[in-house]
Order: sequence, then structure tokens, then C-alpha cells
Amino acid sequence: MIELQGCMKDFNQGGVNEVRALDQLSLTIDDGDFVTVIGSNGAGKSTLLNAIAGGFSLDAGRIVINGRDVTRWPEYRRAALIARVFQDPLLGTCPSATIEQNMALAARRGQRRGLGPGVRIRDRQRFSEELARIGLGLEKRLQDRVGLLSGGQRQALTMVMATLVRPEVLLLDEHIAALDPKTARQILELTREIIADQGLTSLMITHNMRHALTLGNRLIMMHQGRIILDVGGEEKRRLGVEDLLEQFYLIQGEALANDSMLLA
Ligand SMILES: Nc1ncnc2c1ncn2[C@@H]1O[C@H](COP(=O)(O)OP(=O)(O)OP(=O)(O)O)[C@@H](O)[C@H]1O
Repeated sequence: MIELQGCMKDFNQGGVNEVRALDQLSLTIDDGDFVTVIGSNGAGKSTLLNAIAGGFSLDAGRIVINGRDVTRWPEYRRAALIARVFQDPLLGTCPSATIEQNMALAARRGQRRGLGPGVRIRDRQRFSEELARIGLGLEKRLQDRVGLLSGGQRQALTMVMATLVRPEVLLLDEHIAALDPKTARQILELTREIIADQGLTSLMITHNMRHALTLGNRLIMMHQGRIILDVGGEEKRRLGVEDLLEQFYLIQGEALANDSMLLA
């Protein structure tokens, strides 16, 4: 379970660009919840994920992950519990290392380093099996440098690496936004499978309302650092894109700042 209690974050405090990115935000996410996160540009979605991952310290509030108060934990310490995939396929992998070297590093997440860079035979076997599951032929390219892969192949590898050691929390920050539509669909399907197989507690930011509605068991909408809509279960299943837009107008009484939210 992830608990955020009264989280506050202001950027550029006291300056002309001061912005309240998280405003008394409280949220409880149950084990195995797959939460999709939507909202207009600057709503605070990435800041929410960053707060969980420990990218900055909160001005107020606390964050508890499975009973551990991680509020004061630095990012590297939280990385033992949390996996994160970004929009940019270049983040999250090392381009000059081979696929198997990248996977060997991912397999040691949360453990002490110092085992040496070598890839053991039984690791290689496992990496090969994990990659074969995603059907892109990467299992035949274990010795290839990651820099040679396409954006989609690299994002698929990042998803596999992020979940090679089961994380307590998986954070997906618009992780398909930079991909072409066909590849984006493949990565989304892979995401759905991995989350379901491992029963992962996950948050996924998307600007696509249809994705937000069809994936996950819960949906939150953010605006100005607050959660303005939180629906789950049957209520979420019954919602359509039109309902979601209507909810947004009802709650906010203003036009969506981001036209891409309409392209569902
Ligand atoms: N490191 C930072 N320094 C200064 N301001 C920041 C920083 N990070 C975020 N902000 C500001 O906080 C607000 C929330 O930003 P955030 O990136 O969380 O929004 P978002 O909902 O993810 O938006 P988008 O959909 O455009 O990515 C914005 O006004 C943004 O400019």
C-alpha cells in the first residue's frame, strides 16, 4: 500500500515563477492497484510520481510505502522499492553496454553492487526467456549494444528491466508518448501483461483518455496539484471519454489546457 498524506510542493518559492505543484495531496493506493493518471499540462502528474520516487523533498506531508515511511529516504534508497519508466527511451538503459549487461544491472536492483560486471550462465538463460516472452527477437541479441536498438525495442527492454526484480511500486511517466502508434500499442499491451502477471502496484501517466479508461482499475484526474477526480472499479468501467470530459468541465468549469487529451 502507498499512502501520501497532505503532500505539498512549491517550486521557485518566493520568486515570480512560484508554482504550487502539489497542494495538500492525499492518496491511498492499495496493493495491486493499477492507477491511471490524467490531467492538463502542469497539473502536477510528474511531480506526483517524482514525489513518490524521491526526486525532491516535500515541503510538507509524508509518504509511506508498505508500512515504511520513506519521506526522508533519498531517491537511490527508494530505488530498491520503486521502478520507473520515462517517456524518453534513452533514459533507463545504458547505450554503450550490451542488452545482457543492462539486464544484469537491473537484476541487482536493491542489492549491494560489487558482484562484478560478469553475466552468469543462469542469468543469461533467464534474460533470454524474459526477452523471448515479449516477441521482438531481442533474446537473440543479448550481446548487442543497447544503443543499436530502436526506440520501441529499447522501451520494451526498459519495461522488462524495470520489472526483472519485482518492484513494490511501478511508475510509468508517459512511457509510450514518444513512440509511433503501432509500437505504442505493443508497449502498452506488454505493460498490461507485466502488471497483471506480477500483480504490480502501478501508476501510469497518460494524455490519452481512452488508455486511461481501458487500462488499470482506478483513474485519477489532477488539476493544479490536487486530485479532482478519483474513480475505480465498476464506476470506472462505466465511464466513457465523453463522461470524463464532462466531469472535467463540471469540476473545473474551464476548457482543457491540453488538446491531446481529446484525441482519445
Ligand atoms: N523542477 C521544477 N522546477 C520548477 N518548476 C517545476 C519543476 N517541476 C515541475 N515544475 C512545475 O510544477 C508544475 C507541475 O509540473 P508537472 O511536470 O508535475 O506537471 P504535469 O502534470 O506532469 O504536466 P505535463 O502533462 O505537461 O507533463 C508545473 O507548473 C511545472 O512547471
